[in-house]
Amino acid sequence: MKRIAVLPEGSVSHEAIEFLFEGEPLDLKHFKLISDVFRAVDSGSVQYSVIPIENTIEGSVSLHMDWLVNEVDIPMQAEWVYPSIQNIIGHGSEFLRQDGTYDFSKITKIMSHPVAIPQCQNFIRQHSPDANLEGVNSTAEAVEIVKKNPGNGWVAIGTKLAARKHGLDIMAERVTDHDNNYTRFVLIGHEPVSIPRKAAHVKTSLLVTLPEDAPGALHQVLSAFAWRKLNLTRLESRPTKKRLGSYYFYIDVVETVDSVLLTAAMAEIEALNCQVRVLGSYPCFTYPSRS
Ligand SMILES: O=C(O)C(=O)Cc1ccccc1
Repeated sequence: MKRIAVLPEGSVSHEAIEFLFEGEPLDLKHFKLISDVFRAVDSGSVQYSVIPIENTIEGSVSLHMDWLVNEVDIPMQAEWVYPSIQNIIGHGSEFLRQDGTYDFSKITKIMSHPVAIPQCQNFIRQHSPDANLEGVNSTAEAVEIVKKNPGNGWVAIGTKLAARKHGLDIMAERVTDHDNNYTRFVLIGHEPVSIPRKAAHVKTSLLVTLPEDAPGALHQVLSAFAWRKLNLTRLESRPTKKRLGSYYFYIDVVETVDSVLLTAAMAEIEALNCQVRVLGSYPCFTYPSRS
């Protein structure tokens, strides 16, 4: 049975890993902090860890991408996309009107994961513009804190799974600004993983560092992919944190790392005095589109 580290029960990450393995029995080890989820693989206590890395509305989860580069050296072994369906969860009785509807203006605090809150700006602005917003370690933790603190007007943004687990009311469903709100997850670990699904394609994630003060270097790097017709699905700069204005480039290529074309492209880029680090080469799984 696969032993996998993931954020707490009822988190979006928890739902996402269950979806990926389609109900295959898993030995899930839940952690409150994403840093512990990252570290669990290297401690040997699990084979894999579930990491959210990008969201439709918010873009890259920069903190997690930076962790993958700076704090651990654990390859990506799979990527998949899962819908982030967020709900307003709380002690409904605190907000009930006579007619049985909820008075969301009575909400004093909205808690959730820092990536989840910005996904629900329209609801917050329209219904609870004066509520305090508080980021916590996961959507599931937010639901647990609200459960333990009745009578304050607090609500959480989280999953129905978390609401059921903690016996709270789902006061408003699907409150994300856009209905097609998805999160990209990666499974990190030191060994390839077998997944009971048909992969949509393969991908190789690279971290490219340009030589200092080399005008046109980025253009040359991109040319190494372009003229080989290698399809790039991501090009993102992130600070190296060494000095202001110093960046890494995350590049995702729809190709296996050992292919002739990608091997040649990486050799060409290294010949330009760039550093190329492979963050992983792995199968990618999509979420079945609602027909
Ligand atoms: O906090 C959670 O439930 C997570 O799994 C992190 C997260 C938060 C928001 C969208 C996707 C993943």
